[in-house]
Parts: sequence; structure tokens; C-alpha cells
Amino acid sequence: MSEPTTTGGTGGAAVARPTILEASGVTMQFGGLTALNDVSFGLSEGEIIGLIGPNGAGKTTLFNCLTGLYSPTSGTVALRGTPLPQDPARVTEQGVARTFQNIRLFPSMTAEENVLVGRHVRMKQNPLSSLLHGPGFRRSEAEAAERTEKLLAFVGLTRFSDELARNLPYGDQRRLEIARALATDPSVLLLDEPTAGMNAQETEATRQLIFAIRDLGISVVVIEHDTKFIFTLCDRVLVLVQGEVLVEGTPDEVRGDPRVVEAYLGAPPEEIEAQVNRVQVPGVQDNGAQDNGAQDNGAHDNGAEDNGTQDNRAQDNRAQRNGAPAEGGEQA
Ligand SMILES: Nc1ncnc2c1ncn2[C@@H]1O[C@H](COP(=O)(O)OP(=O)(O)OP(=O)(O)O)[C@@H](O)[C@H]1O
Repeated sequence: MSEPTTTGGTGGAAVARPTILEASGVTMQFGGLTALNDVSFGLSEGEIIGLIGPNGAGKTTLFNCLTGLYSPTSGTVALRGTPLPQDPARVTEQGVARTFQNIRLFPSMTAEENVLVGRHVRMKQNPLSSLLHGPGFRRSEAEAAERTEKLLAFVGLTRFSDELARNLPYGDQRRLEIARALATDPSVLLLDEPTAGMNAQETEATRQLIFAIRDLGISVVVIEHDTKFIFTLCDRVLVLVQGEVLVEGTPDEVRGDPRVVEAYLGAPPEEIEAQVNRVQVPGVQDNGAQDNGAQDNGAHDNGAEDNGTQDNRAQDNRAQRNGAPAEGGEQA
């Protein structure tokens, strides 16, 4: 088990935070291709980790291994020390929720209905009560409706509650997908390119939303190509290159590491620095890096074509129950 990370705060003694999610020696092979090779990391409670790396580095494959969508060739994934089942629905039940690179909403259902789908993971119903619409069933339905309303407010989508998901602006679909994942009451939230295709304003709103999610006590791992976004959001950053963790550290450590510059960023450090520091974000203290939403040097999946529920990879078609999108809003 990896050492829990520590946080120093302002001048006080460092406080150890327990590890909540841990990947140990995860290797994933597809025939002759090794997509992940012996990947280990621990996510601490209350932590936001960024996962970056070039296209094809294995980032989504790692998420798929963490959520039971793929069974790793070797290695283990554990939540609070207990191995997670290799079954996405059960992983969701145990408290790990995710969003997808390609949005997977139910396009012909309303925003509210999409969130309710996520909520059903937590609705334990006596079958007879459900059948007869007894008091237990009605109480449970009322609780789900109330929770859904709060979550839509939390992600800033109350006005779209009755709108079909397919009609929502792209950035709002991503927010709705986050609300649906939150409806499962996760302890850990995995976000796969949450700002892909967003403009600068939406990207900033998403950063604030992720901070708000962390403040609810949910630990977060975020995949993004937008390194400026990652460096101003995350406590720690993992750089995956060709299926291996090349570098792991604070945003400052990672930004300054010549291996990262060479393997991933592809430009001299001073150029990266200039790019990262070009715009200052009010309220972001650590490294002054601001993300203006420019999607940097990776090829993005802008999802423009993908308003539906499909990720076309054949291997990735198993239903993920927690499936579906977020602006800053009220308390969940
Ligand atoms: N089911 C699969 N079968 C075969 N190869 C796969 C499968 N899933 C992923 N791969 C391969 O594994 C490697 C890692 O892919 P993955 O999608 O995890 O990378 P990524 O870092 O998420 O890339 P991107 O940034 O482009 O989304 C790639 O070479 C990809 O083609």
C-alpha cells in the first residue's frame, strides 16, 4: 500500500490523508500491445490528481481498469484497501463514479431523468413495494427527485431540468454527465476530459465545479490534455507515457521536469512556462498558471458529433450504470 500523501497547509504540521483508491502494478495488454505497464498510484482522501500524457499513453485504459470495465492482465485496484470487483455496476455501487471522454447521456431523456438514472444505483427497493407503489417506494422516489433537483442546481442546470439531454449545449451536457455520476454518491470521481470542447468560460466554471466537488469530500482524478487546466487544479499530477508513469509530483515539479517537457509537452521549458503563465487567474495562488480554455497540444475529442451514448470502441461497450454532465451552482 502506498504511503498516504501529506498536506502542510499554512505553517501547521503536515497532516496525513488516508489513501482511498489504490492501483498496484496494473498492467493491461491487448494482444501484443501493452497499453499499461506496472502502473501504481494512490489517491488520497480529498485529493485531486491530474492524469496527463500524449495520445495513446493509456489514460483512458487506466480509468477502464479502475472502474472494472477492463480486467487488468495483472495488478490490483482497491478502494479503502478492499479489491474492487471487475464489474462496472458493482464498482459504482462501491463508490467509484466516472464520466466518459465521449459523452454518454441518454439523449432522448430529460436532464432530470438522466440524473435519476444515476440515483437508482442507491435506491434499494423491496420488489413488492415497487410493484404496488407502496409507501417505501413513494418515499424513495421522492428522495431521488429531491436529490436530483439539488444536483442539477449544484452543477448549474436547473433551467434545463425538463430539456432533452440532446438539446443541451455541449458544455452543459458534460455538466449533466457529472451530475449523473454524483447522483451515485461516489467517494471517488473519475473525469475523462471534462473540459474537452469547452470555451474559456466553461472551462473555468468546470474548474470551480471540481473544487466544489472536492469540497464535498469526494476525491477526484481528472484526465485532461489541457495542461494549464491540470496544473491549476490538481494537488498532484501523474504523467503517463507509453503506458508507464514517467513522472509523478506536484504541478510545479511536473512542469519543471525535463522528461515531461521532452516526452509530452514537446517544447522547451521556458516556452511552456511562458504559455502557462500568460494569463493569471484571480484566486489561483500556487503557480499563477491560468487556463484560458485553449485546448493545448493534444488532439482532443471534441465530441461535437457525439451527443449520444456511444463510445465506439468495440471493447468498451459494457453498460456503465452510473454513466452521465455541469456550471458552478449550489450545494449538492
Ligand atoms: N480495447 C482495446 N483493444 C486494443 N487496443 C486498445 C484497446 N483500448 C485501448 N487500446 C490501445 O491502448 C493504447 C492506450 O489507449 P488509451 O485510449 O488508453 O490512451 P489515452 O492516453 O487515453 O489516449 P487519448 O489521449 O488519445 O484518449 C492505445 O494504443 C490504444 O489504441
